[in-house]
Amino acid sequence: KESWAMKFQRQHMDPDGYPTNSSYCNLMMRRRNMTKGWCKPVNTFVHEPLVDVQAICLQGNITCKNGQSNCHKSSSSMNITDCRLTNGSKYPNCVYRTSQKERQIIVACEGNPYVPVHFDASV
Ligand SMILES: Nc1ncnc2c1ncn2[C@@H]1O[C@H](C(=O)NS(=O)(=O)C[C@H]2[C@@H](O)[C@H](n3ccc(=O)[nH]c3=O)O[C@@H]2CO)[C@@H](O)[C@H]1O
Repeated sequence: KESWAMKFQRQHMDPDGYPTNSSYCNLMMRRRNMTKGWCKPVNTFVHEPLVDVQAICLQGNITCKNGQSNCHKSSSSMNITDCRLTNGSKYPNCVYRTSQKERQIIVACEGNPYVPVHFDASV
């Protein structure tokens, strides 16, 4: 069974990757298994070293979108790519818009070791 930590890495980590063209999201959403059964509407990939994203859990606690208080915001902005499903998409044909951004990210952390398990938002 895939752990939450491994699921976070599968869904959100691409340290060596970079959106060289507009098909980055179309490729990566399939490659990372987020277009099976449904087209995941929104997904962010982080182009930073895993250790830097894991270090976010050491930042101060903030409130998550779901009201839990185990979220943490990165101290600096990070290289991310937002993938957003286009309106014309019809499963199983998942078509995404690729947007490359520099944002602070907010993740939820859990467990021992206390690591990212959920991507909450970018700001
Ligand atoms: N505090 C917590 N602590 C621990 N766990 C927590 C906590 N909260 C949720 N989980 C769990 O995480 C799991 C999960 O998949 N949550 S999810 O909201 O659907 C993820 C969002 C995110 O993947 C994506 N998104 C969204 C915005 C953006 O900029 N970039 C971007 O990528 O869209 C998704 C939907 O918004 C679920 O099992 C839930 O129980």
